[in-house]
Amino acid sequence: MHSVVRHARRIVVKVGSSLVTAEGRGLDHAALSRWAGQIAALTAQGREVVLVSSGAIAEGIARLGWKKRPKAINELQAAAAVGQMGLVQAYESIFRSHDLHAAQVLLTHEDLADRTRYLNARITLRTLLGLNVVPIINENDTVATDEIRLGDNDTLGALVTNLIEADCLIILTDQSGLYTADPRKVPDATLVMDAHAGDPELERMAGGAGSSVGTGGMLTKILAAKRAARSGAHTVICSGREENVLLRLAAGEAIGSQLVARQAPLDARRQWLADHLQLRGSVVLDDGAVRALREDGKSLLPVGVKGVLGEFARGEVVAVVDTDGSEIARGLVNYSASEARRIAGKPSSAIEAALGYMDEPELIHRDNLVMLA
Ligand SMILES: Nc1ncnc2c1ncn2[C@@H]1O[C@H](COP(=O)(O)OP(=O)(O)O)[C@@H](O)[C@H]1O
Ligand SMILES: N[C@@H](CCC(=O)OP(=O)(O)O)C(=O)O
Repeated sequence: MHSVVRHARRIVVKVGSSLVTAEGRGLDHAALSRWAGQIAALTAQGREVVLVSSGAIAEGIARLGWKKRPKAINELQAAAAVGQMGLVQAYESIFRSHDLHAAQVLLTHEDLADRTRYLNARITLRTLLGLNVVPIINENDTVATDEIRLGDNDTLGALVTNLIEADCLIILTDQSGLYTADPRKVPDATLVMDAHAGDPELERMAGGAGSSVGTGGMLTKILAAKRAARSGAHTVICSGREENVLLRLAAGEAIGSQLVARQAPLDARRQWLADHLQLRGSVVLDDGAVRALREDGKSLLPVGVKGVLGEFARGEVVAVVDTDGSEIARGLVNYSASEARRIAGKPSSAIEAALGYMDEPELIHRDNLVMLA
């Protein structure tokens, strides 16, 4: 089997905290040089590469001389602000030695949830790539409160992959890939060499958070692969310590775990809807409405809504759930939560009498709806 990276023109590479900082002992400059050197070679082959690099917090902790990772958010944010300096300084000087410019891009969930900012981020990244600059992306940890946090850079890597419609996402970590169980705990676990991104069996194999400095563990990588597959991107999870790993993958060698995308890519607007991590509310459908959406591709009418949860305004993204509470779709609502409560279960012809006006007959129009299950 050839590597899914072989024909990739646009690639997102994510390196985790455990690798960048050699388990918390400060930045591993030699390792950074090796990856950056390979990225420079990939750009010389005419490929576009975006680097999502973790390590700000771990490097900040090392620079501040702290013995262990603090629990307080403000201390973690302070550490990130200190460590991010070291991270970009290191990459900037290494890329410069390869005659390449690097650019720092710090994002939060809120930036990607807002359609205008999302489109701005996309155009900026595309412009940077067009200028042969290597964007280096991290979460904007110093401003991110719980509500706007992405949480981990595996998720950020997948969101960026979808944002720029990359062909593949390469997640470099401290293990050789996904094993059938956590190799730290189950020594005879075996490497999964190829699988279908989104296969629920993979989620079972990946336990909780892994190393002491990383945040996500393997589960967030598997979910990232599932997310990236929605835009048609394949994911490789492999060891960042493997010699020339990026170049060998690009030459077609299958290394680590290849998680292949099999579904047809969502269009860009539905992709953006699907990539929202936090939603303000949800609407609960009766079984007939679930069937109308799923099987007949219909818009969501108020008549099929049994309940409205949370508070949201017109134009916000809400979850569409079945009676078991499983999210089957999500979309942009035409009515606020309080309006939706007043028209739930009613035919569209009764909207005007209930609200005093009618904007649209649908609660969520089909064009603003993405099916998830
Ligand atoms: N099924 C699995 N296969 C491989 N690693 C796993 C698995 N389940 C849990 N892990 C753990 O996930 C860790 C990698 O996650 P993490 O420390 O967050 O890395 P990173 O900093 O690269 O994001 C591994 O060191 C490993 O202990
Ligand atoms: N933004 C954080 C990264 C957090 C993170 O997701 O780390 P990891 O699980 O190692 O990819 C930092 O730079 O420290």
